[in-house]
Amino acid sequence: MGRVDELWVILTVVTLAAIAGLIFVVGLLRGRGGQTKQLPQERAQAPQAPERTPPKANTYKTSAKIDTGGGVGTIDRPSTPTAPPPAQPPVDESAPPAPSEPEVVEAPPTPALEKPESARGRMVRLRERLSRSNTALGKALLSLLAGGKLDDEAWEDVEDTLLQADLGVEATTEIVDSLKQRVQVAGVPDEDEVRGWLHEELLKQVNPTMDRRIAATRIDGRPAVVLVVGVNGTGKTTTVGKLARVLVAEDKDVVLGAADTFRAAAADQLETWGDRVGVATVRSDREGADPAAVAFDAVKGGAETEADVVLVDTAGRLHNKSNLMDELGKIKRVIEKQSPIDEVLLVLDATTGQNGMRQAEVFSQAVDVTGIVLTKLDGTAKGGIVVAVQRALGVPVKLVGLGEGPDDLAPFDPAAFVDAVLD
Ligand SMILES: Nc1nc2c(ncn2[C@@H]2O[C@H](COP(=O)(O)OP(=O)(O)OP(=O)(O)O)[C@@H](O)[C@H]2O)c(=O)[nH]1
Repeated sequence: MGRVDELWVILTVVTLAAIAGLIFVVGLLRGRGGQTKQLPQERAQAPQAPERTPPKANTYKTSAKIDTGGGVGTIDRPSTPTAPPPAQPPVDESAPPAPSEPEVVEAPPTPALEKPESARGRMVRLRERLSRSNTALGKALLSLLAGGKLDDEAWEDVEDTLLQADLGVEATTEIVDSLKQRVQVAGVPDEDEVRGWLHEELLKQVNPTMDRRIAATRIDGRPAVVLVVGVNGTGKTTTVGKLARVLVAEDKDVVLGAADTFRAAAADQLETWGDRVGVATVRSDREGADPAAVAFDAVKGGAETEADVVLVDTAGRLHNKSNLMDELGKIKRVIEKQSPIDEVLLVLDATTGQNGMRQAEVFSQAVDVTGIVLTKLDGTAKGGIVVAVQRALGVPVKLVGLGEGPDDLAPFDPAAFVDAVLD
């Protein structure tokens, strides 16, 4: 082989070696680059992080807490259902893959705002319940008086019947005396005549001339303030909730104050009543918080939101009379630093009879009661308590509870009440 041929062989070998080395290096680089960069086509085929299921529209109500500035209460305003949240941003592809089973958070179903029944005519609707428990009184009186033989014994029976229905001694004596006079003049009556007399006598005792309106409209550019008091278990919180519904049905703007801080559940209970009809509740989240401070904040919140009326629920679980006086006195004084109190409603359980009467007297010494709410009249034959308590306190029964349903609170109507007793 000549020198030129040898040179060609060497050049060919070197060229081939250089090409092989280049191919090796390119191969290495490509192998690593596949892990750091993706080509568009490769990215399109790569497994995607599962898209998060967008939460459903927030259709349940939330309670936005607005600090009323008073330091204790927050006003829990039920918000109207909010707009759906904005669309999710594009998935960040460099993010680590999401878990394969994305968590789907189900929003609770929307509790639509309820439309409470109008207060007008409620007593007529509920009359049957009153009749069911109280017609015994009417029937007994009718059979005694129209029985034909009105001797002393018969009159004693009339008296006992009235007393058993909790009318009280004074009212009973007045009714019996008046009936005796009528018999003297008209002779022994027939049943229709007796019914007419009894209607007149009972109505007179129930006193239809008393003003039974509830202060629930703005006065001098501020909300009316209603304080609700009574022993625990009488139905106070329930009554505040039901009353809120009565007022909402009358298109009133209502604010609730949960000043029953003794029992944490009482504030929750009240808030639930409010939420159902879109009414805000001022409350403290702390059990045992100062009830006067919560009441103050509720009235302040009502003024700031230009409400028509603020209903303040209080605790009734008090150990003794002076304790009661102190607590209610303080609530009253603290509220009055910013607004007069327009109404103090005393809630009494009609089934407790004389015990209820004693409670009424104690409460009326602590605060100026302006109206009585008699609850559970559906469960007692002692409807006469209406008469007894009005006489004892000199204030009218303004509302009656006739069941556990949300709209089973009715403005007290004397004529409908007497009708129900005698039917
Ligand atoms: N049958 C009947 N039950 C009623 C009536 N009003 C209230 N209740 C029931 O009485 C019970 C007590 O009611 P609450 O409102 O919790 O009583 P409260 O006075 O606020 O009691 P505390 O919060 O413990 O002070 C509940 O089961 C009510 O449903 C009524 O008019 N008729």
